[in-house]
Amino acid sequence: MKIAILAGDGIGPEIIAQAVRVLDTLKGEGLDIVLEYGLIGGCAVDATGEPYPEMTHQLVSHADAVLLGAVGGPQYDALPRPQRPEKGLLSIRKSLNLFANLRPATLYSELADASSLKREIVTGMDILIVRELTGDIYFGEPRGIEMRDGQRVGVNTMVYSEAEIQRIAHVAFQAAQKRNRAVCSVDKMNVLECTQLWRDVMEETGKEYPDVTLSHMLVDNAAMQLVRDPRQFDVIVTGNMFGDILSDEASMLTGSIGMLPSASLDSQNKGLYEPIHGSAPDIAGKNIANPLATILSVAMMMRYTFNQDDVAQRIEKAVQKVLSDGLRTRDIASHGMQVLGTKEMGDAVLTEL
Ligand SMILES: NC(=O)c1ccc[n+]([C@@H]2O[C@H](COP(=O)([O-])OP(=O)(O)OC[C@H]3O[C@@H](n4cnc5c(N)ncnc54)[C@H](O)[C@@H]3O)[C@@H](O)[C@H]2O)c1
Ligand SMILES: CC(C)[C@H](C(=O)O)[C@@H](O)C(=O)O
Ligand SMILES: [Mg+2]
Repeated sequence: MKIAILAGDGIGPEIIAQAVRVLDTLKGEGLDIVLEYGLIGGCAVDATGEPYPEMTHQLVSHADAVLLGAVGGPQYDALPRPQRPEKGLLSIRKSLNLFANLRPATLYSELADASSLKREIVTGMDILIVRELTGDIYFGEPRGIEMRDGQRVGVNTMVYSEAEIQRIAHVAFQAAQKRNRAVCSVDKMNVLECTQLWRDVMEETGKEYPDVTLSHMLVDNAAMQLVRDPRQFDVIVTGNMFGDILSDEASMLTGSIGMLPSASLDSQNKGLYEPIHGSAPDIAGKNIANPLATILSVAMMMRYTFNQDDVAQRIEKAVQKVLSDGLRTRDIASHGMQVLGTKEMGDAVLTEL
């Protein structure tokens, strides 16, 4: 298992350090794990002038899987767009063809009181958000800020080809077959032609999966339904931008954005694994950040890229045990609970593992 580690910026190095301890433990038990380190994002800009240097591209191209922390920070916000840390993230996703982003928003029952919704509304919530990751308005052309009629005009373009929609549809339907057999496709077909095509292709592809129920929802309603009754959803499939927004929203229903892992997969399940949150500059370097989303991303890596479901389950069970022992980082602590730092949470998970 050749794994490229890209810690990135802000809290990236802190949360990655705890996930690497998990990998080291598995290695110590005999798993054939080789870790190789590289730069991405702002730290890569500082070292090389580019957010996704060729060296990093070579490293990840020869790795079986990538574990990434987070990129970005206010010190980079004024950089020209090609040098921004976020561009590094978009480049790695695009260059490895990681079109399928799986973001499981599952509530650990121990965290029902940390959820931003009432316990009785979230108990049992288990949603898989399947976000298309290499298309949409994120990558569509034309784009830019240009002069038109003497004023600046900002332009981005929402584009999806039917092939792009089909391949993410298959991922969603096949995931649903292993879960509760329901896919809700989220779009904005009442306004956007691009998402009319999205809906049409979802319907067509859905015919190949008669055992899965397909429904459709407009994205504004979906944002509302997520906080009204999240348990109505099994698999949500949606485009790049809607998926970005809805997954941050869904994360708070599980207690914190620090709880949501993700897998970004190509058609061979080569994958990049990362928490869904960002570099959290407001808490960086303070040993406050929740490392569980990153540790749970290692579990997803074991499941999807390395077919080690038993190892994945052990990591998830270790996290569950830590939570049921009442151990919490600040973001998921309810009133009166003892609060652990990032490293101490890592210690607790390792002990259980
Ligand atoms: N995948 C990524 O690398 C990624 C994702 C999102 C944002 N970003 C970048 O990160 C920077 C900051 O963005 P933002 O502030 O909008 O989003 P963010 O996700 O970094 O932080 C949002 C809020 O959530 C908190 N938070 C995030 N992760 C946490 C964790 N593990 N434990 C506890 N609290 C946590 C932060 O403290 C902050 O209050 C920006 O430069 C943005 O572009 C990167
Ligand atoms: C940092 C940014 C480019 C990224 C995205 O929008 O995809 C992030 O928000 C995420 O959710 O991974
Ligand atoms: Mg996001």
